[in-house]
Amino acid sequence: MGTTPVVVVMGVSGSGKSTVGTLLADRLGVPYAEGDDFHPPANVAKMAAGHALDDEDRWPWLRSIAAWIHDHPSGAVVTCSALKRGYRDLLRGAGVPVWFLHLSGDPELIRARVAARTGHFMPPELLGSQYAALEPLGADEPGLTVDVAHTPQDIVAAATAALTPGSGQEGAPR
Ligand SMILES: Nc1ncnc2c1ncn2[C@@H]1O[C@H](COP(=O)(O)OP(=O)(O)OP(=O)(O)O)[C@@H](O)[C@H]1O
Ligand SMILES: O=C(O)[C@H](O)[C@@H](O)[C@H](O)[C@H](O)CO
Repeated sequence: MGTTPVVVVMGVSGSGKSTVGTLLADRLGVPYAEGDDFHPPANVAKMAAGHALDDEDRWPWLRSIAAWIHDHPSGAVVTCSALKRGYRDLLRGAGVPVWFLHLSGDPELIRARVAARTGHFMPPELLGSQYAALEPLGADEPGLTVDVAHTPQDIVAAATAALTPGSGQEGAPR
């Protein structure tokens, strides 16, 4: 069992999960997976059509991500919105230490980034439903919340520092 947990980069659509996740995986030298790649086509079609996913849509998707986490006991990075506490509890049930990096920020800032983005299936109109579902990290959940006003590089530096043994933030609940 490796000492590096599986880092779940979480947050609403457009918060920067893919941008930060790829940089962080490279910095940590661990495998990376894009949570959106685990969605069944029906989920993607539903969101692209402007409809928010519900729990019934998300549980199978979350279970497939949890299976990937289980297969990476030496550490990895995976992006997953993981909006609700119950979703994160499922991911933590994978039998491998999990650590959450919540990319949090001003809705208008994130909305502007989503609107400026091209070629992505998620319409900006769904951001409201993402915030409505979002439950921030609890004090008992292992992880760190970082404001997305910072650069991706600074966010990766903060996460890497927090994951450094002895920092007091690595892996253990805060
Ligand atoms: N810290 C940042 N500062 C400035 N721009 C950022 C930052 N993080 C991400 N971006 C930009 O914001 C947009 C959304 O980023 P990204 O696609 O990584 O978000 P995401 O959370 O993975 O989105 P989704 O969940 O919809 O896939 C992109 O155009 C990206 O370049
Ligand atoms: O939980 C959800 O509603 C979904 O995972 C969304 O967050 C999108 O898949 C992702 O953000 C891409 O836009």
